[in-house]
Parts: sequence; structure tokens; C-alpha cells
Amino acid sequence: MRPYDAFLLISFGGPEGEDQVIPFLENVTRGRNIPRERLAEVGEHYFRFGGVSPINQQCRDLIAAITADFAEGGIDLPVYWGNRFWAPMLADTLARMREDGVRRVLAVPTSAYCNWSSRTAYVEDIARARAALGEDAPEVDLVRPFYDHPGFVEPLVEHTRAALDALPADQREGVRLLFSAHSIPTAMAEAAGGPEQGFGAQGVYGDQLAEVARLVVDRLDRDYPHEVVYQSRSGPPSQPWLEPDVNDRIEELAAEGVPAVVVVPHGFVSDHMEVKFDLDVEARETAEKLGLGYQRALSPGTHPAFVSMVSDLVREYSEAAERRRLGTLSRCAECTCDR
Ligand SMILES: CC1=C(CCC(=O)O)c2cc3nc(cc4[nH]c(cc5[nH]c(cc1n2)c(C)c5CCC(=O)O)c(CCC(=O)O)c4C)C(CCC(=O)O)=C3C
Ligand SMILES: [Fe+2]
Repeated sequence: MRPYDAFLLISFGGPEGEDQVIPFLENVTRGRNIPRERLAEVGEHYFRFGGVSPINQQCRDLIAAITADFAEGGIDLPVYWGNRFWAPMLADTLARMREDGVRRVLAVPTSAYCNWSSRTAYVEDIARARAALGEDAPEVDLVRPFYDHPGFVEPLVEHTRAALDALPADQREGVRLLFSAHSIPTAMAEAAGGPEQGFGAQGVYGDQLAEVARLVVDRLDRDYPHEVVYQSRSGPPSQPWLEPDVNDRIEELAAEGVPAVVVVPHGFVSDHMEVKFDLDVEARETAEKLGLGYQRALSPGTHPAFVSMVSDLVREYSEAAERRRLGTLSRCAECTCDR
């Protein structure tokens, strides 16, 4: 018997019109203690792009590429898509899967790392959607974190090379690589595994981010100075979140005489709104205002290596194949994954 009878891509979701922005933000922030001012500000980011987040189209593109890769590699599974916060909603997709007779689902999230927001929240949303369906809800396995899978790292390497190539030679000489990820509350970072569990001061998430940055730099033409920075912090100002912020670091580096930065959004799977606004608009503006060279590397998106990583994960779970990974970190403290 085949272990799975369907594949499911689980993503965040985003609005696709001006009238959808506020309802989307209400879905995301329900019960999450986000100040009104922050919400209004984030709403403006979406309105600036006509109320359309790029994330849904990026999911459609990824699904088209995954479907083609499955066909080519002989993976005979129907491909479904469900989001946590906007249509197509995960609960509706699971209901449709049940109607289609699906029993066992392998799910891949558009989220590579370990922290509540990137993993546990997905696990909880799957459980809630299944509970709403009752007894005969399809069973869902969520694949393990893939931050150090070669198919996630390789596109970042190629895209970092391209960003470096786009800098003038004198700027490239003294460039600083800034590996950027979504900030989370420090309490959230510690809950996934902190110093008590043998991880660093920024928790297992911070360690994973540092490891991927190292894996990327090791594959470049020289040992570029690099560091991990954070972006898109939310929450009340009194609540500590992971730092330093990408803009603060750009200012400090300018004061130190660094001529240029290449920002690598290694905390994300695609160039969604956080990348398009917080990096391509805000961080770029910070750099330009200070006369710093600025290039932003693309995220994995639909890079062929990333697409074949998805097929690889399906084989890993269906055939108990080897777990391919480049890193060496141990599992996080709240991980529910089996390997
Ligand atoms: C770690 C992480 C990822 C990366 C991993 C992953 O992908 O899962 C991520 C991705 C994303 N975050 C997104 C959007 C938002 N995140 C928010 C709020 C929050 N994010 C958090 C963390 C993360 N977020 C946290 C701790 C909060 C505070 C509220 C809470 O404790 O839960 C808010 C509320 C407004 C604000 O305050 O920013 C919005 C609108 C979109 C869609 C973008 C688009 O539309 O293109 C994507 C892909
Ligand atoms: Fe977020």
C-alpha cells in the first residue's frame, strides 16, 4: 500500500485586492497582541502594492513547478494547496480532500525553520482543521524542517553569487553579507530551545539561521564577512524581539565605512511582502540614504533545486529514504517532527 495518497502545500496566505487587506490582517492577528498602530502601518505596505500580496501567486507558481517535477520523477500524487490565513483556507482544502477520498496526506510548509510561528502554528492549524472535520478527517504528516536541506541552501548560494556579481568591483571588495530573517519575540525563540537545551543566546532558530548563513558563505568564492540580522518586528515596543534589526545594522556598518551590503533573505522561502517592502523598499532606502551600495539576493522561490527538494522530501517520507541535510544541529525543543 502506498503510504500517502495526496500532497499538500501549506502556506501563509495573503490578500489579493484592497478590500481583502483588513480582513486578512484580522485573521493573522486574532488573539496575537499586535498594537493597532502596527496593523495600520502593515496595512499601508499592502495598499502600496494595490492590496495584493505576492505570496499567493508565488504558491501557484511553486505548485505548477512541483506538479511538473512529480510527473517527471514518477511521483503519482495529486497536489493540493491550503493557507493558514487566506483563501484557499487549509480547513476548506482538507474538506475537499476528504470529499476526493484522500486518507493520508504529506504536507510541506512554506517555512523552513523551527519556532512556534514557523512550525508549531502550522501543526496546531492542521489539528484544528482536522478536528472540525471529525472522525474521517485525512491524516496529515508535516515534513521536518528543511532549512539545511541542500535544495534550500543551493538556491541561496546561486542567488547570493548573482547579487555579489551585480555590485561594482570596489564595493564587492569590502561588502558585508547580511542574512535576514523574520524577527520573533525572544520568549518565542527561547521556547523552541534556548541555552538550557544547549542552543545559543538566540535559541535554536538563531542557531539554524547562523548555520545556513555559514553553509552559504562556505560555497562562495571567498570567506565574505557576514552576519544574521532580523526584520519585520511586530508586537508592542515593550516586548523584546530578536535583534539586530537590518536597518540598524546598515546604519552602523555605514558609520564603520563598509561600502556595500548584500542582503540575503535566508529566513524566507519566497519574495513575499516582507521581502518586497521591508527589504526592497525600506532597507534599500536606509542604505541609499547613507550612500551604501545595496543588492538583495532572491529567495529560493521556484529555483529548480528547491522544487526538487520537495520531491526529495516526498521520497524521504514515502520510502524511508535517507534524510538529506548539510547541517549538524540537533532537534528543537518543541519539534513534533519524527526526524
Ligand atoms: C517567523 C515568521 C515568518 C517566516 C516563516 C513563515 O513563513 O511562517 C513569517 C512569515 C510571514 N508573515 C507574514 C505576514 C504577517 N506576519 C505578521 C505577524 C508576525 N509574523 C511573525 C513571524 C513570522 N512571520 C510573528 C512572530 C508575528 C507577530 C504575530 C504573532 O505572534 O503571530 C503579520 C501581522 C502584522 C505585523 O505585525 O507584521 C503579518 C501581516 C507573511 C505573508 C506575507 C505576504 O502577505 O506576502 C509571511 C510569509
Ligand atoms: Fe509574519
